[in-house]
Amino acid sequence: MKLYQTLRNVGKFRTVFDFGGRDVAHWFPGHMAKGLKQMKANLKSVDCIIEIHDARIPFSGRNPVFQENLDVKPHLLILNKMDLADLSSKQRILTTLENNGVRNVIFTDCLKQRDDNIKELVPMVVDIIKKQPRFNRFESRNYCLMVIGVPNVGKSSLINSVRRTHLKKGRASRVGGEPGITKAVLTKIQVCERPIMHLLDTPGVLPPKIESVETGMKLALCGTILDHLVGEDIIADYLLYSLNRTAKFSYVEKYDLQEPSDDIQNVLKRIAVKLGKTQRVKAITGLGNITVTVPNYTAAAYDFIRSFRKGELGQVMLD
Ligand SMILES: Nc1nc2c(ncn2[C@@H]2O[C@H](COP(=O)(O)OP(=O)(O)OP(=O)(O)O)[C@@H](O)[C@H]2O)c(=O)[nH]1
Repeated sequence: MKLYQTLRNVGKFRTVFDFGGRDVAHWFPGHMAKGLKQMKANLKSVDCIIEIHDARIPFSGRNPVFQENLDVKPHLLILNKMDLADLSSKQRILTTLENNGVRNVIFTDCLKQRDDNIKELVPMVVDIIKKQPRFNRFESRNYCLMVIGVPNVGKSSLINSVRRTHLKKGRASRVGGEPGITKAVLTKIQVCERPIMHLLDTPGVLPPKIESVETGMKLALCGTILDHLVGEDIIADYLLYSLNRTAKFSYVEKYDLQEPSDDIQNVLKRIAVKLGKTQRVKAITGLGNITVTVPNYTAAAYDFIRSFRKGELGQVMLD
């Protein structure tokens, strides 16, 4: 999108999103309390907590329960999927996190075959651990890390990347595109030989209470909640709102729109037509039954969301 087109659209879009009185309570499955309990029970043998979160939402949706329950240990925050995030305000992010007591942060892209930041991880973790007493494990030369995070942020992918980089071995942890794929609780996986380092993979745990509907929507947009629990239509609308708000207009060219629009029905209609996602349905009129072609809004919404998650609508920052 050209700059003049961007400027032409200033002031044209929604500045707040209407959530229509939605309640986030039913978006979150109950099995997650069990995961957290098992994680707490295993903490004794853990030297460092590796918390992974989505780089597009560095502040929203990080599970406060982790902090309350797991805060006793050295901690490293990994902001993953950096390839999908607009990191032009990286320094602001780091400063805000530091003001909230999060000092050890790295950004990663686990899909990249060689990510230099992943190489940094082992030495950084050793350094963090060495700075703090290891309590009852001070004699042990092996390191045990626990990987935590909300669903679908890339915990398994990170473990596989670290193994690839530090152990030259392939995949050990199953990766999936749907939230909640890591069902087996606390699998212990070796990721490094020198020093010997193991990671405990954990199931994705969402906060039992989301601070606001907007935070819930950001989590949904990043794929951490099953789409149908929230609704593809509202996720698509929130996506459109977010793209316009941050002046990320590449959807206009991708879907052959004439200009940016803040009207989700209009955008979905264009997407449906462009992708040939239309349906022929019977309509009863005063003149008898006729067949009309209508856009498949749900299919269009699904494509819009999926394109965003694959990075095809550009890099964004939702916080
Ligand atoms: N673009 C991008 N996608 C990633 C990255 N890391 C992981 N993914 C994708 O994100 C999805 C989830 O990855 P997983 O590694 O299964 O995530 P998880 O946190 O273990 O998921 P749960 O088991 O649901 O808790 C998969 O489709 C991965 O391919 C990354 O750095 N960039």
